[in-house]
Amino acid sequence: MTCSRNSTPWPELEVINNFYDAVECERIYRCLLHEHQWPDNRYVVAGRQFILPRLQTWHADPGIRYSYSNNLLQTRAWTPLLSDIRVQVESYLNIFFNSVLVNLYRNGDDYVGWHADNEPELGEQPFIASLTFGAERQFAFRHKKSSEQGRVSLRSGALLIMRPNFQHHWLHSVPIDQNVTEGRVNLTFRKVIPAGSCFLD
Ligand SMILES: O=C(O)CCC(=O)C(=O)O
Ligand SMILES: [Fe+2]
Repeated sequence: MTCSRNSTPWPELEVINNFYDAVECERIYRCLLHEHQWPDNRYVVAGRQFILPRLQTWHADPGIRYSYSNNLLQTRAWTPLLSDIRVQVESYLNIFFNSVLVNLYRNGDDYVGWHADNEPELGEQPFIASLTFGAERQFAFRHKKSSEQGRVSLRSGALLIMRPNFQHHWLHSVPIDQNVTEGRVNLTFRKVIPAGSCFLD
């Protein structure tokens, strides 16, 4: 991997462009797009139907459970590709993850709304590593208290690091972008504290 670490003006965020080169990105993107088992994006909670504006899967080590926006995600096993990527991200960062949320934005109409990844299962210091494959999209963020806001462009192969304070102070989103016609797959590696443990690390 020949990538360089680029800081952003925001100390809680770091973008590492070319964590994967163009050839690797194409291989990984194609594989995720065509070989990954994408579920339906309609789901029912308490008798009401919701439509997720993207497709999503969740993969974790045995025994790891996670609710995202109050929905308990169905846990899948790691695929060989996701495991390989996990090892590469872990060895680069020297940080260990036990789960990954995989999002497919089929085109620029798919999005994720404003949120912070601060669920209690992530502990008090949630460190998230996020990889982009496919179309470039904007990653927007806004401060929870002040009016400050920012954006970074996430290109295919970029690794975005969200340090723990990012979730404490900012909300983030990937907005609709009608100029984008291609798909994008995003992987967010997370460390979920197993149920029954305390949040000390
Ligand atoms: O697609 C992205 O870059 C961000 C996804 C995200 O925020 C999430 O899955 O929590
Ligand atoms: Fe997020």
